[in-house]
Amino acid sequence: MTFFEKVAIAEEKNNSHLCIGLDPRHSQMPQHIQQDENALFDFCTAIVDATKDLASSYKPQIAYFAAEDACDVLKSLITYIHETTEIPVILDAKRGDIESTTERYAVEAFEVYKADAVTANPYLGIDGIAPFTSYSDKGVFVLCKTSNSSAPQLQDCLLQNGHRLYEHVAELASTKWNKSGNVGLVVGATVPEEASAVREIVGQMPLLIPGIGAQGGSLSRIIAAAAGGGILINSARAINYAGSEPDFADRARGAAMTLKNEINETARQKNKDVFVSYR
Ligand SMILES: O=c1ccn([C@@H]2O[C@H](COP(=O)(O)O)[C@@H](O)[C@H]2O)c(=O)[nH]1
Repeated sequence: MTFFEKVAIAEEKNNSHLCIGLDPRHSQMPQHIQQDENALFDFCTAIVDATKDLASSYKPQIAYFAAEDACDVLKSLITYIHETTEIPVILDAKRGDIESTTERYAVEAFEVYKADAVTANPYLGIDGIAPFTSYSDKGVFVLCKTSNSSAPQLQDCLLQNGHRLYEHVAELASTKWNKSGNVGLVVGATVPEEASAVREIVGQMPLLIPGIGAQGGSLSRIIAAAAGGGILINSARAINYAGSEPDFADRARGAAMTLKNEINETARQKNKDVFVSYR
């Protein structure tokens, strides 16, 4: 089964377009978990256990594990998600390099960590993308228009062909780079106008959308802009740290449930398709 088929099944089963970010930081965890020998693993798996009927995907960001010298925990966490849920895992690694090195990154993401999808940096061109997309059952989300405030420094640059750089990335990623139909794009919830332009270019291609919650993106505006194709709305901190007491997983569940329902209600009001269409 392909990554997008897995997302479509999870979307339908859980009636959800919510991608739950798993970005554990030891110092931010509830006190009682911080003392735990397996703090990162126990924190993340408690959130997974509490939300596995609410998510259409999980997205661990590799930096949060690497920075705590816990790449083995990331591996165990992805194994745990595969063993206890049918929800696909997007490894947010934002990799990309010359082709021979990207091939190693692809092995890292798909064979070492066993992720179902990865985020990739388009800056090196097809050399930084093709080694990922050659795994045709895996998904590749190419960074297109990111949610951070300095993103325009490069992504909005006007090219000789009259397009912005992020529009050019959207064009390439939806055509030449998408031979196996396994490419999606990362577009920030903080930039609804640009998301609308991207949707125009890429048709129904799935968009991974971070920037809701802690980064302040408007759900209503981004759904209006990005609807008309698959959307995976990501939130990490607002769910991970919804509570700081022993009931933190229940609080995370509450935050995830609220966001999931808000996404569905907003999409219903806009009356537009937001399903990943690779069924
Ligand atoms: O444009 C981008 C691309 C990736 N991210 C990542 O998504 C999450 C967002 O976390 P929140 O806590 O919900 O703000 C995080 O892992 C980022 O590295 C992004 O924010 N924007």
